[in-house]
Amino acid sequence: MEKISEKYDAVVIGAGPAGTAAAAAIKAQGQKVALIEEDLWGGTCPNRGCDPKKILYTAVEAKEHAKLLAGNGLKAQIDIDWSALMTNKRAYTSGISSATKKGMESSEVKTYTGHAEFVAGTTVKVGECLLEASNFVIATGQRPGLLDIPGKEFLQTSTDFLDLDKMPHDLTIIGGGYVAFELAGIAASAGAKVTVILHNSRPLKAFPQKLVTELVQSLQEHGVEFVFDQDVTQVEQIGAGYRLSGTNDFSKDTNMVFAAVGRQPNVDDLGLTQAGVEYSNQGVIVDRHLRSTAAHIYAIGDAAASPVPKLTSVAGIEAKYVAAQLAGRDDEIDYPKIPTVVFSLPKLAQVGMTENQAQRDEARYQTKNIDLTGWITYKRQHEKKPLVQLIVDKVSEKVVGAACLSMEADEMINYLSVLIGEEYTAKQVKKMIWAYPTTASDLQYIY
Ligand SMILES: Cc1cc2nc3c(=O)[nH]c(=O)nc-3n(C[C@H](O)[C@H](O)[C@H](O)COP(=O)(O)OP(=O)(O)OC[C@H]3O[C@@H](n4cnc5c(N)ncnc54)[C@H](O)[C@@H]3O)c2cc1C
Ligand SMILES: NC(=O)c1ccc[n+]([C@@H]2O[C@H](COP(=O)([O-])OP(=O)(O)OC[C@H]3O[C@@H](n4cnc5c(N)ncnc54)[C@H](O)[C@@H]3O)[C@@H](O)[C@H]2O)c1
Repeated sequence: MEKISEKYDAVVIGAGPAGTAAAAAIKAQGQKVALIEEDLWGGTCPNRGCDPKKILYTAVEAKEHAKLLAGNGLKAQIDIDWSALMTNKRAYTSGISSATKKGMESSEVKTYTGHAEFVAGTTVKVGECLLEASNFVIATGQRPGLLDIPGKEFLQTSTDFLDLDKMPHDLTIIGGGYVAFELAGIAASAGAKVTVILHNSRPLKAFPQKLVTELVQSLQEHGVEFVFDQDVTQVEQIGAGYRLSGTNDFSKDTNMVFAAVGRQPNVDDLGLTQAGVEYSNQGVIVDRHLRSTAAHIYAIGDAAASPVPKLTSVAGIEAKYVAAQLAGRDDEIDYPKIPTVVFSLPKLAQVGMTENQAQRDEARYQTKNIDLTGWITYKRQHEKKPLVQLIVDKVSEKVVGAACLSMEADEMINYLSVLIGEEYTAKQVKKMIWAYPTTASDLQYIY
């Protein structure tokens, strides 16, 4: 029989980066809080997202640097041992769930394992327990989206890729976003013959066209084949592999197929209607306070339909913001500049105003593309085509947006994020001293 287990000030659903950060912050301000997780504690990012991806990518990055220096002073041939790399990755991920749960418990957050579902506006059911609270935080994240086509059961996802025992000889990725470009780089570097199939001709559409075109070319030089403007309409199992078919008599045989066509919020089996919470296919509908249509129920991280990129850094900011709301603050959320990186070959990064946004007001914003090929930072590494794009506000003369394409793009975008966020002028940047020669010391010449 179900029973009211306890009453809480707040119940947080989902123990990913958003939920764990929210629960810890709510507890730290003296409130009684419960956290519910149905699968791996820690959520997507450390178990099947950013962190395992970055562990695999670290080997890819080392190989790429060595490849560029081969014949330029470096002799050793470096190659990826996928099975050892996977053991290395699992050594990290295998302890995450229990360590995260233990960490929450030692912070005196009450933990529950199981699927959470609202049964009323102030009650959530998990297993045999009914939890009552004054406030709820939905932090249930997203799951990989699949294509609704015959043979969809043969499609694998980023979760499967990040735990592959063996890299197949030939693999195909459907999609053209972050996941497709990151997995393509890792698989190609690990020796697979990779094909990326996209239903349109504009991959990574939030990033500048020029930089994306260069990235596509770079991946092609790494052996990745791109098929644009191609719908895949069926997957069939043929022997140990698969046959993809599509419009215009398209047909391709491959060892494995991965869908990387976006992610879907985990909001459909949460009993949201019973709680008066509205949602769309973007997630829980929230206002500028991250409040849902039921004022005492908030949504944060990937599960919220907030107008920002779905990233771990964003989940953390939203978690701390909601905890502060529960402690009585009532200001609207004010997001800082959000840098983002596609860890491909090379890396593509962006922050602030985008080229697409700047083009809507060309009288005010100037787009500057700077080729860094001859600069010592990149020349010493023999990088093929490092680029930086700056968006300059002609009125204030400040840089308001930036994008970078290079193996240094992840570090560069963080520096640019601070300079843009703090609204530094070119004059101020030129006065700064950075250790030379480093990625940062190029900033005074870029500005
Ligand atoms: C392959 C991949 C690579 C990525 N790389 C990066 C990167 O490099 N940098 C970056 O910033 N972001 C990256 N991301 C995105 C990042 O992982 C997410 O933005 C982040 O995990 C969102 O955190 P979250 O807590 O909102 O959701 P999640 O991490 O998805 O956590 C939600 C949790 O809620 C649980 N849950 C769901 N429903 C229920 C329920 N009803 N009851 C109980 N529990 C429930 C889930 O099991 C899950 O553990 C990547 C994502 C993927 C898939
Ligand atoms: N480095 C990072 O920060 C990182 C890495 C991976 C994932 N993520 C997060 O996860 C999210 C999901 O990544 P994603 O790559 O799955 O999604 P995405 O939204 O970035 O890209 C989806 C791609 O699939 C294409 N697509 C959609 N429907 C299709 C169809 N029917 N056939 C073929 N292509 C189709 C889209 O045109 C788009 O190119 C990202 O938006 C990001 O928030 C972040």
